[in-house]
Amino acid sequence: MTATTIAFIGTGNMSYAIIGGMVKSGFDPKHIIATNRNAEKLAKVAADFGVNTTADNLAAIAAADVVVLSVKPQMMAQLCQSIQDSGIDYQHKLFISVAAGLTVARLREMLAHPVKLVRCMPNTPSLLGKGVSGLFATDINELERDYVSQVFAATGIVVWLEHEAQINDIIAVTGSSPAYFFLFMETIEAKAIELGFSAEQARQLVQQTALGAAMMACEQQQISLAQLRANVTSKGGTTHAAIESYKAQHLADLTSDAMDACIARAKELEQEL
Ligand SMILES: NC(=O)C1=CN([C@@H]2O[C@H](COP(=O)(O)OP(=O)(O)OC[C@H]3O[C@@H](n4cnc5c(N)ncnc54)[C@H](OP(=O)(O)O)[C@@H]3O)[C@@H](O)[C@H]2O)C=CC1
Ligand SMILES: O=C(O)[C@@H]1CCC=N1
Repeated sequence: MTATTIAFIGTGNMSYAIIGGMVKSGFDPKHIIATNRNAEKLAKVAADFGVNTTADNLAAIAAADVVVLSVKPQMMAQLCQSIQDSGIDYQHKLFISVAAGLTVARLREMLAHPVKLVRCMPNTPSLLGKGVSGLFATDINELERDYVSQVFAATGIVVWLEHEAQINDIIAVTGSSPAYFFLFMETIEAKAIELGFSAEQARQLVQQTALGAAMMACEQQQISLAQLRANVTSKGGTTHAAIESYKAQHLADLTSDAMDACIARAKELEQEL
């Protein structure tokens, strides 16, 4: 698709998903380098997607035009210090950080240079091309913006954000939220097992229902989510009883509080790191 070489530094859950999305959508694995300190994880990403792998971050960065910083936020200072100390001429490379809670200003401080930097908040469904990536950058040119858009469009929907603070909001809405859906699915699965379905049946029943509901929402966008819910809810029927139980237990408030907690933690990380 493009001859730009991109290196993913710290290829764990998130970068594995992005790389998977890229390769499945046609990016040439020869132009992708994945690093990790864990040999097993590297072997898996090489076997699954045919990308180049190395345990040597600095060699990968030296060989790349674009560097995706993908370690946990708490590991970032150490990684950036090693880049600073390396003697690599990295000042003109394009950096992309997927870390929560690290601002452009803080990352530039860590790298000790005003490097070109994009903040990205992806999510793990990127692996299937069903991801959402919130992107923010201040000073990249059109070609760089197009390249970054292409990379993340290969993994799903791309939303360029106007303000950096919106990165924290999109973490709550899309970055972390696959976990909310999984938690909800887990609770239905557990109850199904309690009701006597086998573990295998329970998993199948819940995943198929979640998939069906998500596909109905995607394919009938002219119908509001509230209407799709109403279509399941017969007057005086069983769903109504379930929904009223959720309402009585303030599901909307619980969700709003959880999302506020997510945003608050992102802001806290900005102060801590
Ligand atoms: N997971 C998600 O859904 C999302 C994550 N993010 C962001 O993505 C980043 C990564 O998260 P995630 O993928 O979940 O984390 P992981 O821990 O799965 O991935 C990071 C990987 O980097 C390795 N690593 C750590 N330090 C180094 C180093 N110096 N050199 C080479 N490899 C290193 C870790 O090794 P080891 O296994 O030994 O620890 C780990 O395998 C975070 O900053 C997070 O905020 C953003 C959006 C969504
Ligand atoms: O939990 C986290 O901090 C990261 C960011 C969004 C999803 N996972």
